[in-house]
Amino acid sequence: ASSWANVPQGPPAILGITEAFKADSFDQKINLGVGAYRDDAGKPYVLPSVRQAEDKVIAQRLNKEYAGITGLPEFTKGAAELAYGADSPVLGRLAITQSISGTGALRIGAAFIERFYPGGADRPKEIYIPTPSWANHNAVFTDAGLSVKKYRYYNPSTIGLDYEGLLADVRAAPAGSVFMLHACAHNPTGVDPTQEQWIEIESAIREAGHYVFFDMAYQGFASGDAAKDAFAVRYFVEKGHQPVLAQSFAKNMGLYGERVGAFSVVCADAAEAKRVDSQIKILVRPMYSNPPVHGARIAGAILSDAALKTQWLGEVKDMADRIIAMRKLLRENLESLGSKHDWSHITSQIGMFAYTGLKPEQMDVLAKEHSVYATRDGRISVAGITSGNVGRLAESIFKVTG
Ligand SMILES: Cc1[nH+]cc(COP(=O)(O)O)c(CN[C@@H](CCC(=O)O)C(=O)O)c1O
Repeated sequence: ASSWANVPQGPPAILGITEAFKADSFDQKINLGVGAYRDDAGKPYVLPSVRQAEDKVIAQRLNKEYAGITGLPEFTKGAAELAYGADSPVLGRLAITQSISGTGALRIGAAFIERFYPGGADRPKEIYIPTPSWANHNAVFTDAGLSVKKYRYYNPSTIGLDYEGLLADVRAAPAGSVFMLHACAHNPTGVDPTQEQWIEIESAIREAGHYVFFDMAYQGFASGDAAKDAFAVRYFVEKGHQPVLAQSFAKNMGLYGERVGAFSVVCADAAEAKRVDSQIKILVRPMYSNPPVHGARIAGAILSDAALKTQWLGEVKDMADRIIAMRKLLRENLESLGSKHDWSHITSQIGMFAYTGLKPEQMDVLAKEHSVYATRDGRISVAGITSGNVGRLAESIFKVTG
């Protein structure tokens, strides 16, 4: 018999929505599934600054030699400055490596915590993640040998933040627990703490002596302002935390398939950063040895050139602004259709996703009867909304919800 005779059929991943969408022949079908930006024509968008940087890179006719284990220094320097601030004092005590996009950064972080997080041999290697969180977080951490705990985050009745529940769970967790925080544009809810709430969350985490793992997959893409979107990361660092950070350039640079990301550890001093860097190399070497260079060369060319970086940040703001405009349009269409529901969460939420509050069964009806495709948790990728399809989308949601 085959060695793999006992391999069971697994459930489809999040990208299963795309398959169902592709199979639908209706010419006005709408895909609100995968978290990838689309322009107002519903097409994937390659940022002009990325095209220009790519042309510059290609014109250099560079060789194809291996990068170092921790990737291209020009890129990681730029990624660190973007996240922590170009004049941040932590840049001198930071260990940073390029990663296979955000997922790879999360995986390196999980492996690093599994191997080195203090607390002795008997301490359970665990991490607290929000409820709900990105669909892949659970598997990334469990596959790295961490057990995943949950903290309250979303309140279905207000379709907003369960602020009291979050604080209660932070305070209840054993001292020194690892907490995963979405830095901005929470996936899947689009519900972010206000700056005032972040300030309170920080003091609760500091008082409990917890450790923070930031996942920042949408910097600049949430509010349109990269510094604003990094508020939580920079505030926690300012208050003395030494977090680890996973960065993705999939969305804010549109480098999805180039797999550009970074993983960094804020250390106590340069000597500690050197030791941590050596251990990150020991972790990465047997994982994939060294990262792909093309995407990082593009990102590095943008981040190291003042003019290109400014142009890029303007393009990120344009993407964020289009998403914000579509949120407004969807809400206005629903209201003008006479919907009795409160749709204010559609415009108060931020980033790629809106958590509509629709039930899984209603999401199934949207797909089957209205050719509107999105995940069953009621999450829609706002980037899939265009001025051309927002009317039909609102009608479909109105027919399903009344
Ligand atoms: C919070 C978060 N963290 C990390 C990632 C990893 O992205 P990457 O840099 O490509 O490895 C994503 C992508 N999540 C969207 C993209 C599709 C996917 O799930 O993958 C999504 O939820 O649609 C996130 O939403």
